[in-house]
Amino acid sequence: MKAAVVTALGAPLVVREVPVPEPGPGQVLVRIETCGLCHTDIHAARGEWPVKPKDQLIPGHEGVGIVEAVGAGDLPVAVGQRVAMPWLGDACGHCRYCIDGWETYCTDPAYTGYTMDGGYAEYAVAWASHVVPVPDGVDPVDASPLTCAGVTTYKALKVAEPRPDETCMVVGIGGLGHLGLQYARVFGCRTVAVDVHDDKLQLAKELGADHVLDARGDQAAQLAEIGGVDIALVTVPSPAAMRAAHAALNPNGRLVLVGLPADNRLELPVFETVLKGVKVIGSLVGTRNDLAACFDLHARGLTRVVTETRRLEDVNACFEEVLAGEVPARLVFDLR
Ligand SMILES: NC(=O)c1ccc[n+]([C@@H]2O[C@H](COP(=O)([O-])OP(=O)(O)OC[C@H]3O[C@@H](n4cnc5c(N)ncnc54)[C@H](O)[C@@H]3O)[C@@H](O)[C@H]2O)c1
Ligand SMILES: [Zn+2]
Ligand SMILES: [Zn+2]
Repeated sequence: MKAAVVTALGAPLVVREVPVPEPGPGQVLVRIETCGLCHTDIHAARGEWPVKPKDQLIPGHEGVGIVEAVGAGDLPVAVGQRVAMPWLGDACGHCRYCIDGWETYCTDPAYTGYTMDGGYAEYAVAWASHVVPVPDGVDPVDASPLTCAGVTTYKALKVAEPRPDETCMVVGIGGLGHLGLQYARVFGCRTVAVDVHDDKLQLAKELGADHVLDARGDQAAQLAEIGGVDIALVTVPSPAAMRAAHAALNPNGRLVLVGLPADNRLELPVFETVLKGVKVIGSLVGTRNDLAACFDLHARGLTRVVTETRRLEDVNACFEEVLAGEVPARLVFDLR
C-alpha cells in the first residue's frame, strides 16, 4: 500500500510502498478514504513535542474509511462499515479516568498517528473498541476534520460550560478554530473570532462570527469595545496568543488551552487570575461519545466543514501550506 512515512524526525515525509498491516485480535483493518491534516501531524513529524512519536511513523488521526477485515474476537464493528480513527486509538477501559468517562486521560492510552500508525496511508489498523461509526449522510471529507478538529473544540467548549448569555472568543480560525467557532454558536454564545490572516477573518464572518478581530492590530481596544469575553478557546500554538486571551477575560472567565506550542511554557499573571476568579483549563481531544455528538450535530446541519482535498503524494507541500496559513481551514487527503 501507499503510505507517507516519517523516516527521520524533521525530515520531509517519504511517500512509498509499505506492507498492508494485519489486524490482530480486537483490531480492524480500515481502507482509508480520507484523512485530514491536523497541525499536530506537523509537530509530530518534526519531533517538536516533549514526548516523541514512534519510529517510522505513519501520521494521521483524522482517518475515515471502510472496515475491510476484522481480527479475532467479538468486535463492535463489522466489515463494510464506515468508521473514523481518532487520536485516542485505545484506552484501557478500567483505570479511574476511563471508568469516570474521561478516557482521553487514560493512564495507558494509544494515540493514532503518534504511538501507532495512522491514516496517511491506503490502509490502517485500529482497535475496534475505539473507532467511531460515521453515520450515513456524513461525507468522509467532512467526517475527517470532525474526527480531531471537531471533537477537540467541541469538548474544549463543553468543559468550559458555556452559557447562552456569554461571549466566547476563539483564537485561531484554522482547522480547529473554524469548527470551534461554530460549536460556540451551537452552545448559544455570542462569538468573537481572532486570527492573523485576512482570509481566515473573512471565513469567520461567513461562519457567522459576531465580532472578528485581527490579532495584528490593537486587540485590547477592540475587546474593551466588545465588553471582554467569558470564554477564550486558544487553538493557536502560541504562548503570546494565550496571554492575550487571558487578558481579554471577564470575571469568572475560562481560558481553554488547546494549541500545543513547541516550547511548552506559558507565563500568566497571578493577580488577574485570582482577582477575577479566572479558570485555566487544558483540554485534550474528546471521547468516542463526544465524536459521535459531533457527527450528529453535523448530520443535523449545525456545522459546516471547510476543506480542500489533496493527494497524499503532496504531503510535504501541504505541510508548508498549513504553516504559511494559506489553506481554507482544513486540508484533507483523498485516498479514494
Ligand atoms: N489539545 C488537543 O487535543 C489538540 C487537538 C488537535 C490539535 N491540537 C493543536 O492545536 C493547534 C492548532 O491546530 P490546527 O490544526 O487548528 O492548526 P491550523 O494551522 O489549522 O490553525 C491555526 C490557526 O491559527 C492562526 N494563527 C496563527 N498565529 C496566530 C495568532 N498569533 N493569533 C491568532 N491566530 C493565529 C492561523 O492563521 C491559523 O488559522 C496545534 O498546536 C495542534 O497540535 C491540539
Ligand atoms: Zn489533531
Ligand atoms: Zn484507562
